[in-house]
Amino acid sequence: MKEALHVALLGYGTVGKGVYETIKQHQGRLQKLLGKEVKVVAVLVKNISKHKLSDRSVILTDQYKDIINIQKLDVVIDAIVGIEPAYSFLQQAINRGCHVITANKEMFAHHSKDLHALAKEKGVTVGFEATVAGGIPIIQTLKRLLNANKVQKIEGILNGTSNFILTKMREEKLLFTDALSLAQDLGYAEADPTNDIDGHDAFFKAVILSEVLFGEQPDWGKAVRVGISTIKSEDIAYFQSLGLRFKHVASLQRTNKTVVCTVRPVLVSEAHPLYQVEDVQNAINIEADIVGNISLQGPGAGMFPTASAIIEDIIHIDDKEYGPCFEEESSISESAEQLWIAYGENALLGLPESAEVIKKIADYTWLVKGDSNDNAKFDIRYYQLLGNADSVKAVEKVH
Ligand SMILES: NC(=O)C1=CN([C@@H]2O[C@H](COP(=O)(O)OP(=O)(O)OC[C@H]3O[C@@H](n4cnc5c(N)ncnc54)[C@H](OP(=O)(O)O)[C@@H]3O)[C@@H](O)[C@H]2O)C=CC1
Ligand SMILES: N[C@@H](CC=O)C(=O)O
Repeated sequence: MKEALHVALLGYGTVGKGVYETIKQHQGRLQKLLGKEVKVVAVLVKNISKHKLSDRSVILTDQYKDIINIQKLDVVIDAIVGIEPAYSFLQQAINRGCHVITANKEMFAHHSKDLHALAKEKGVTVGFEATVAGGIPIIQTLKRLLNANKVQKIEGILNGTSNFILTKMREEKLLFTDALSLAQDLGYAEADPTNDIDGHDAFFKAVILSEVLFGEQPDWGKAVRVGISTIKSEDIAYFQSLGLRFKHVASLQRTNKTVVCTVRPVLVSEAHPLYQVEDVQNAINIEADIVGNISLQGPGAGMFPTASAIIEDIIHIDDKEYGPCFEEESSISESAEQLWIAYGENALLGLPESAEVIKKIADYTWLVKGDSNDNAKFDIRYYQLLGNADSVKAVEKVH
């Protein structure tokens, strides 16, 4: 058998532990696939007194120099938190000729271009399947399966914590704070959960998808990013009575000028595929020109789904890199008019001039047609509607 693949793990929290355990438990399968043993040789943590490894031959350290100076090292896996020191650690790893794999979307959304360029120069690869949608193999699918297609639009639930909280608030009537605590206990939430509930995490994932699909990022300053923290329990119950569910949806569309990115809560009717996507599940709908529509759904966060994505990257570590699927100029026009639900006593004040009120649904709720790019005038009381407007129930009495 060939010499083992020597792996160092940065971080031993939810994701790091999941990767460590999965490599141990599925060693036989990995050996068959790679033709060699996958050996974790070292683990980096912040607070060493909190941790103990079952295998005493594995180096446990809080000093990166102990990792980067290991003589035989093939792969460095980043499962730590934040932009720095993760970015510098991976730069050093690539510079010494290691492949790198990351789950750290915040760091990768900021530095993917630099890391890819450096890796190309040094002849190593960068795996980042775990940065988007947890266990769903979305990056592999886009990079390897959709090369012949031009992806026109992508829309999905990309934050497991937000979807989990919205589901628990609706189904079990949990308070926002209790649902968030549960998501933290289950290892779904980020170390700083404001990244989840204010939409940053889903935005970082959308940025990474945009790079893969279009070879460029959306303009961070122009993107719409709204989280779920302002959604009230009463609003969730009210819209449920109209047959609608809140979902936190990220959408990316390449127009002939730019990449339009929105990340925000929307209302979804039963006819739409995202309506049934519940708990920690993520889902992504891809509109491509040859194949048509494809939907992928799966667990969007948690120990083993994320470990699965990282293990997939280990298996493909020697594969050649693929370029963006969509390098040439697009002929797709600006996004079309969309349907919105305007809600609240003064909901109709401040509607864009072009907006057309189609139907009164209830005392303080209207169905409105308009252009989502006129976002300045929309505040959080206007929700985009996904799915069939005819299925929205009209209720007699509101509040
Ligand atoms: N949880 C999930 O479902 C998913 C998480 N991710 C991403 O994976 C990464 C890890 O997430 P998760 O495992 O949940 O986070 P945790 O908070 O559970 O674990 C983070 C680990 O990183 C270590 N760490 C943090 N900062 C440093 C540092 N500066 N130097 C050395 N070690 C450090 C911590 O050490 P110590 O234990 O000593 O504090 C801890 O072991 C994040 O970037 C996250 O965004 C991606 C997909 C899903
Ligand atoms: N906090 C993230 C973890 C996975 O990326 C989420 O909830 O989606």
